[in-house]
Amino acid sequence: MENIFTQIRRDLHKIPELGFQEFKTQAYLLHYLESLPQTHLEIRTWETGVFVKINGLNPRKTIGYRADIDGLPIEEETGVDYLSQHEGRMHACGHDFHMSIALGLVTHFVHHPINDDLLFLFQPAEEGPGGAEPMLKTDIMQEWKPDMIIALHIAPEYPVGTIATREGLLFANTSELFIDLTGKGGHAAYPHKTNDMIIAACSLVTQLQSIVSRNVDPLDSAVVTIGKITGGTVQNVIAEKARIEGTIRTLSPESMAKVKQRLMAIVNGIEIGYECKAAVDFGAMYHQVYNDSTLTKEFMEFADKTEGIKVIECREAMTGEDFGYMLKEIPGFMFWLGVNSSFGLHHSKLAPDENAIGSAITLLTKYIEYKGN
Ligand SMILES: CC(=O)N[C@@H](CCC[C@H](N)C(=O)O)C(=O)O
Repeated sequence: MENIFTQIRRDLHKIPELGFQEFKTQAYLLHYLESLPQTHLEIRTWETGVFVKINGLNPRKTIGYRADIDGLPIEEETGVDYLSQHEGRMHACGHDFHMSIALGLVTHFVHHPINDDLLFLFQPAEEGPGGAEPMLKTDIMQEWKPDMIIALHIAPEYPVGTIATREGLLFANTSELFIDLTGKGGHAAYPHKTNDMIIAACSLVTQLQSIVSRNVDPLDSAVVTIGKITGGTVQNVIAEKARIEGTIRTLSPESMAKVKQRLMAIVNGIEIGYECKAAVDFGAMYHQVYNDSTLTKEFMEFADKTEGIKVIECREAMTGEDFGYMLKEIPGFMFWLGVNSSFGLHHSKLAPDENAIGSAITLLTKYIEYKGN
């Protein structure tokens, strides 16, 4: 059984697609799901996502399980023989693992239904712009709304067999960040007749670094990362435009508000100092991932008693996850699944150990049977 899901992971690894463009991925998932016995199964699509309900034998509640399905705009450099076939796209955040584990669970439970109903969500666009919140608002979700919900994320830093999570806050609040600067371009030899947006962008990026170090409470962590700068046209033309793209992470909503307020003040200073216009767009925001205490504690205790599993109570992480929106409405939890890769998440050489797939399917099958029978 495990080998099937390793093969499925490899198939999905070859076809990474960006948020809300997961057409081949959705077709692959549907093709597989339609090949299963349909007696207990109901399948519905939403955008590029899929809802799968497995009707229980004597349902009292519904247990939800969410897997995200999108890839990242990264050129893969792993050298594996099932390399991404999509140029500049890679499953560098493990969503191929997340999907294959979810399919492993669906496969088990269509053959061995439990008393309670199960709802699996194959959710688009976790990396952006965010599929969880709109998926939650669909009529399908309102009709099939689970009473509890579970999700996992691969963790390259832990060995296979490790489960890491915590009660309460697990992942940060996030906000994307896009700033467009417009000045006056011109000849490289006449800087005094221009307003150079390369200089303005460099100064802005440097000044943004003072927000975390000087404006945020050091005991309430925050991150401001600029991942991309673009600007200019050619080496001997002073740039009229520059664009900065990044992300803000904070452990508290209060710090998010503070970071944004300070950022706007710094941007206003750049407009004055560099005689330019700045347009700020905060893009998609994700609600923090906050684990239900009772369910998380119970799962950690259950996992700890499972052969081959080691449970770690981890610290909060500054990663973001739109699963936070689901946990805001439905009690549940998210956990890290050890996959032992020397290259981390969002790295072009991320190489998770596929033994984690079978290990996760076995643990979650037992846990869902325990909760739903
Ligand atoms: C688990 C993980 O890596 N999630 C992403 C979520 C990205 C949210 C959004 N696009 C942003 O950049 O703020 C992460 O980068 O943490």
